[in-house]
Amino acid sequence: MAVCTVYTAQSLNSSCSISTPSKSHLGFHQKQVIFFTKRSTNKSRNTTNHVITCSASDAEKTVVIGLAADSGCGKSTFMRRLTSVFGGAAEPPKGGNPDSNTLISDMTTVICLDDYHSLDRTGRKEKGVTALDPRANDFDLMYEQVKAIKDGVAVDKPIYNHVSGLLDPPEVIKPPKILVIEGLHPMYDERVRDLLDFSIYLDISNEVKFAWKIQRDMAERGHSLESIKASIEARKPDFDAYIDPQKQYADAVIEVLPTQLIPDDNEGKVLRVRLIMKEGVKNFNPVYLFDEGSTISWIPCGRKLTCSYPGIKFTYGPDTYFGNEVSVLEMDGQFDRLDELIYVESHLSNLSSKFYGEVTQQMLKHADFPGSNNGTGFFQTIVGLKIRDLYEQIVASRAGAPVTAAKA
Ligand SMILES: Nc1ncnc2c1ncn2[C@@H]1O[C@H](COP(=O)(O)OP(=O)(O)OP(=O)(O)O)[C@@H](O)[C@H]1O
Ligand SMILES: O=C(CO)[C@H](O)[C@H](O)COP(=O)(O)O
Repeated sequence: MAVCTVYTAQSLNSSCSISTPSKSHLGFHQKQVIFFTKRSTNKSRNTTNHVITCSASDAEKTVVIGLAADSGCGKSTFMRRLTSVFGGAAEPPKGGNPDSNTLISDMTTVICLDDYHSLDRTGRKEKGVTALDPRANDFDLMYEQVKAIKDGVAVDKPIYNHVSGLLDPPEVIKPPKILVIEGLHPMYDERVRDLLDFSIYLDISNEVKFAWKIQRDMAERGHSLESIKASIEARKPDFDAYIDPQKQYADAVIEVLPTQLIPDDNEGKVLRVRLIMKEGVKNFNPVYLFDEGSTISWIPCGRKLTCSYPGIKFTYGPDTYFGNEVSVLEMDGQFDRLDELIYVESHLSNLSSKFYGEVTQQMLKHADFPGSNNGTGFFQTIVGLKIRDLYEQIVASRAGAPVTAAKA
């Protein structure tokens, strides 16, 4: 049974306990507190201002998903694919800060963990730390607020403003059905990690990251090649120390590497993408190709799939990853015609699609998103379907579960 901590104090019921508040900075949102307090009425009354700890119903608990990656590695693109699987467009909070990093749709709220930077741009410069350094981030607040949301309590979350480099006044985040926490450190702090119902790491190899960053930062942000190189180099030690190790905790990793189909390729346009899926994760059954647990190599090009040079190759099989048993589905190469993807989709199982061809339909719908012609978009879409399935399984199991006794 979940426990939430509420900062106010006019009413208590028998499933609540009371203590003196020690952390009044945690930013629980007052309106939600009042709402919550009303719901948890009213067997006895208490008039002093203390922390009230109440039991929230498991059925109402928000499902929390973590998405980790370095900056510029496709998190936003992945989020757009994910929210589309749930059927709604994601938008910034209405009438709020125009520089908010939050995206809200009917089912999901995506918060960016950059909002938990404890040092603004100037502060980091003065202290000589990067944003990747844990000392530039407030993990206590991140933990308390993600936990509160998971327990059904709205919070006043800070905003890191990427335009000004400053910390802006907070915005209210109400508990959604699904909360996605995306950013540099969703799996860094053990307490936050333990709140996640599912975690994903986007592992973009240095060569590919460099190509994407150049494409975006030169074309869209007017940065010079030298400054992009310098920024990647400056971040690398902290990336290796604090961001990259999180992949060992991920339930699914999307690894993006240069192709092996073109000898000595240095263009970085054709990609080899691996979907690494942990075995034994609750509510998550890895996708497989042809025969679960076998080792398969498949070149689908021919009569049913148009492939220009260098073609497409799929592999699938069991493996180990940081000591964990995993299944790995790999795609090297790119699609010429997205509508023919149905041929590949029909040979995959455990996709958690709701109808035949749903993956292909999603890919066609977002054909203009980066990565739609290769394994990045394909596997992001599949992970989106798996998250929807995980959510539905959690909700179904809660609905069928006996009501647990309240914990004081
Ligand atoms: N699958 C992909 N294939 C090719 N390019 C991609 C892919 N995903 C992302 N990119 C490139 O990387 C850029 C950054 O993508 P996106 O905005 O999704 O990343 P991000 O992790 O959210 O970045 P940031 O954290 O800096 O906001 C895109 O503009 C695009 O140029
Ligand atoms: O790694 C990052 C995550 O997005 C950013 O660099 C970090 O948030 C700092 O932002 P800015 O460069 O806008 O000050």
